[in-house]
Amino acid sequence: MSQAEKTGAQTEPEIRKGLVGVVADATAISKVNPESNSLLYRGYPVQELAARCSFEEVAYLLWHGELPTPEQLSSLEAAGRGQRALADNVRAAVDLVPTTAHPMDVLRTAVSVIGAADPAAEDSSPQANLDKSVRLLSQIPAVVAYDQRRRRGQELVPPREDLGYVENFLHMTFGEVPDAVVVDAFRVSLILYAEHSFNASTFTARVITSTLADLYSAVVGAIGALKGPLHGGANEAVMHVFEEIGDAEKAEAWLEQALADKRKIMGFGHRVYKHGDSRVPTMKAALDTLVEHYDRPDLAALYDNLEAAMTSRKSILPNLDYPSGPAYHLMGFDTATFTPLFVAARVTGWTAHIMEQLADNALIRPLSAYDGPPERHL
Ligand SMILES: CC(=O)SCCNC(=O)CCNC(=O)[C@H](O)C(C)(C)COP(=O)(O)OP(=O)(O)OC[C@H]1O[C@@H](n2cnc3c(N)ncnc32)[C@H](O)[C@@H]1OP(=O)(O)O
Ligand SMILES: O=C([O-])CC(=O)C(=O)O
Repeated sequence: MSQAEKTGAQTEPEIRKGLVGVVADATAISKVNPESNSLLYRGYPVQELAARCSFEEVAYLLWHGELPTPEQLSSLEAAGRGQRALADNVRAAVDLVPTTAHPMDVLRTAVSVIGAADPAAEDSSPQANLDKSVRLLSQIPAVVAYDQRRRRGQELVPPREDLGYVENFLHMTFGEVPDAVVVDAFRVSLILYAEHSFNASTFTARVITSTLADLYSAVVGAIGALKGPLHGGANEAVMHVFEEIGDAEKAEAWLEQALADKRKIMGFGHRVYKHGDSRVPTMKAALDTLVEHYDRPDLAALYDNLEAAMTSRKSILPNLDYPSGPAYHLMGFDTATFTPLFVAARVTGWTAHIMEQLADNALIRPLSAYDGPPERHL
C-alpha cells in the first residue's frame, strides 16, 4: 500500500458512516449470511448446535475450531467447575457499586477486577488467553447471579460442582434448578447469543486487542458496547415495551403512536439481516415452550400482535432480542439482568475473536474526513 493510500492524502475520501457494508477483515469463527438467512459457527448451522450441543461444547468449538472429543469436553468442564465461586475481591467490588447502577455497569466493573487481580493478565500467549477465557466463562455467571440476588435482598448462593454450566447458572441465580424445559430454553438462548461475526461489541473487542492490550481490557470494552439499546440492550428494552403496551389488544395503536413519535421499536431490524434474523425461529420455539409451561398465552398474544403490526406497517422483522426478552422474563430473570445474560453467552465469541485477532494482528485505525474549520491562526 502506498503512503498516499495509507494516509488518504491523495484520494477523495469515501465516507461509509457506521461502516455500513465495509468488510474490515476475514474471520473463520462464524458466517452470517443474510441471503440464505443462515448462521454458521465454524461451519456448523447454529440451529443444529442448539438442537444437539451443550453450551460448553459450543464454547470449545468457537475457541478451538472443532467440537471437543469427550476427553476434551471433560477437561474443559473440570477447569470451569473449579472457578465458579464468586471470589471475595470480586464480591467486595460488586458490593461497592450501588444498586441504582445498571447490572451491566456492575458486570463491567467485576470483569475489570477479575482482570486486574490476574497475575497473568499481561500474558497474551494462546494458552494464557484460553485460560482467561475459561475463567471468564465460569465467573461471569457468579457475578450476574449474585448481582440479581443482592438487588432482591437475597443471600449469595454458592455454586454446585455436580451441575452442568447451564443448571448451575440457574441454581446460583434462583437457589434451585428449574424444570428441564426452562433449563433447555436457557441453554438454547446462550448458544444462539454466543457469536455473530463483526457485530459492534465484537468489533470493539478486536479494536482494543489490535493495540495489543490484554484480553480483559477487550472484554470490558465489549461489555460497554453491548450495553446500548441498539445492540444487546435491546433484549431488556423489548420487555419495557411489552410493559408499556400492557396487553395484546393495544399493540397496534401503541405502534402507530410510537412510529409517529419517530421511536425505534426495540427488538426489530438488523444491520445485516434484512429478511429476518436466522436465530429467531429457534428462539421463538423456545419461547413457545416457556409460554406453555408457565401458561402465559397473554404474553404470546402481545408478542404476535406487535410483530404482526410491525411487519405490516414497516416490513421490519424481529431480531434475536425480540423472543429472548420475554423468554428471560418467563424464566424469572429481572429485566435489567437480560443484557448481562447476553454477556455470559457472548464472552465465548468475544474471546474467540480476541485470539483470532492476535494470531494475525494489524492495528485497527481507520481514517476520517475532516470537516471542521479551515486552517486558522491565533
Ligand atoms: C443482538 C442485536 O444486537 S440485534 C439488534 C438489536 N437492536 C434493536 O433491536 C434496536 C432497534 N433496531 C434498530 O435500531 C436498527 O434496526 C438497528 C440499529 C439494529 C440496525 O440499524 P441500521 O442497520 O443502521 O438500519 P437503519 O437505521 O439504517 O434502518 C433502515 C430504516 O429502517 C428503520 N428502522 C430500522 N429498525 C427500526 C426499528 N426497530 N424501528 C423503527 N424503524 C426502524 C430506520 O429508521 C430506517 O428508516 P429510514 O430509512 O426511514 O431512516
Ligand atoms: O450482528 C449484529 O450486528 C448484532 C447481533 O445480532 C448480534 O451481535 O448478535
